[in-house]
Amino acid sequence: MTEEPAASVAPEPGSGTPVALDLQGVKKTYDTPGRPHVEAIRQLDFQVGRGELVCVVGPSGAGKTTLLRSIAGLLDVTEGAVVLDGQVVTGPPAGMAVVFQEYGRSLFPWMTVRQNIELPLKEQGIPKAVRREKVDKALAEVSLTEAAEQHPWQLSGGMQQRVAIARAIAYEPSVLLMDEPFAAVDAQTRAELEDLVRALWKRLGVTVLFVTHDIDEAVYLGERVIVLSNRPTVLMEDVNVDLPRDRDQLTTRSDPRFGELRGHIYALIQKAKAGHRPDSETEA
Ligand SMILES: Nc1ncnc2c1ncn2[C@@H]1O[C@H](COP(=O)(O)OP(=O)(O)OP(=O)(O)O)[C@@H](O)[C@H]1O
Repeated sequence: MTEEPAASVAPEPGSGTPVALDLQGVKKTYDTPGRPHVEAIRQLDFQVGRGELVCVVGPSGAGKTTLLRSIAGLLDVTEGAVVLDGQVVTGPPAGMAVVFQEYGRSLFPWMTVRQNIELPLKEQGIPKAVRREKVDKALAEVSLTEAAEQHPWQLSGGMQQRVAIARAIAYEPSVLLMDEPFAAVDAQTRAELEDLVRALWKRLGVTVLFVTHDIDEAVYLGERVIVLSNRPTVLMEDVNVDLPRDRDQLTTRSDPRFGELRGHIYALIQKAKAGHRPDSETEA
C-alpha cells in the first residue's frame, strides 16, 4: 500500500444535530471464570447524531461485537457509559433494535414471517390492529408482502435477513444496530441488502450503527466510518465519508473518492494490525 491520501476527518459532533448515541469513556474487560482476563475495549468516546448512518470497522478481534453488544445493553460496560437519547443504557433499551449476522438463529422457524415481525410488538403490548398495520408497513418496506404467511425456512438467506430487518424497523427504533448483518449472504444479495439499508435509512430517518469487517461496505454505506485499533481497543480514526448522499453500486464504487477513502481506511487497518496505536508512541 502506498502513502494514503488525506481523508477528511469527521466534524466535531455537537454542531446542530442532536446526539442519539453517546459513548463516554467506555471500557470493557472480560473476567469470565476459567478464562484468562481479556481487556477488550480500553477507551472509546464517540457520538452518533440523530439520523446518522455510521459504520464501525477494525481488525479481527478488535472488539466490534463487544462494542455493539455493550451499546445494545446485552453486556455491562466495565467503566464509562453508553447514553441513548440522554438515558444511560443499563439493559436492552426500548428504543434500540439489533440485526445480527445469524438470521437463521434470530428468526423463529415455527412462526410465519408475519408472526416473527409481530413478536416484539406483542411484547410491547401494542394492540392487534396497530400491530397488523405496522407489520404490513415493514413488510412493504423490505418488499416481502408476498411472503407474510411463509416460514423463514421457506425463504432464501437474503430474504430471511430482510425479515430480520423488517422486524427491527417495525419496532420503530430510535437507533438500529447491525452486527455484520450481510456476512453470510452471497455478493449479489449483499449489494441488494446494502442498498436496502441506505434506502430505509433515508426514508425512515433512523439512526444506524453498522459493524462490518468489510472496508468497501463501510465506505459505501456510511456517512462516517469509525476505525478501531487492535485490542485493547481505542479509536484509530473517525473518517468522514464525503461521498454524495445518493449512492449506487456502480457509480459510487467507481468514484475516485470512494477509492481514496477505501485506501485510507485500508492503510489505517494495516497500521492497526501492525500494532500502531494512537494512545502510544511506539509501533510494534
Ligand atoms: N465472553 C467472553 N469472555 C472472554 N473473552 C471474550 C468474550 N467475548 C469476546 N472475548 C474476547 O474479546 C475480544 C474481542 O472480541 P469480539 O468478538 O468483540 O471482536 P470482533 O472485533 O467482533 O472480532 P471479529 O472481527 O473476529 O468478529 C477477543 O479477544 C475475544 O476473544
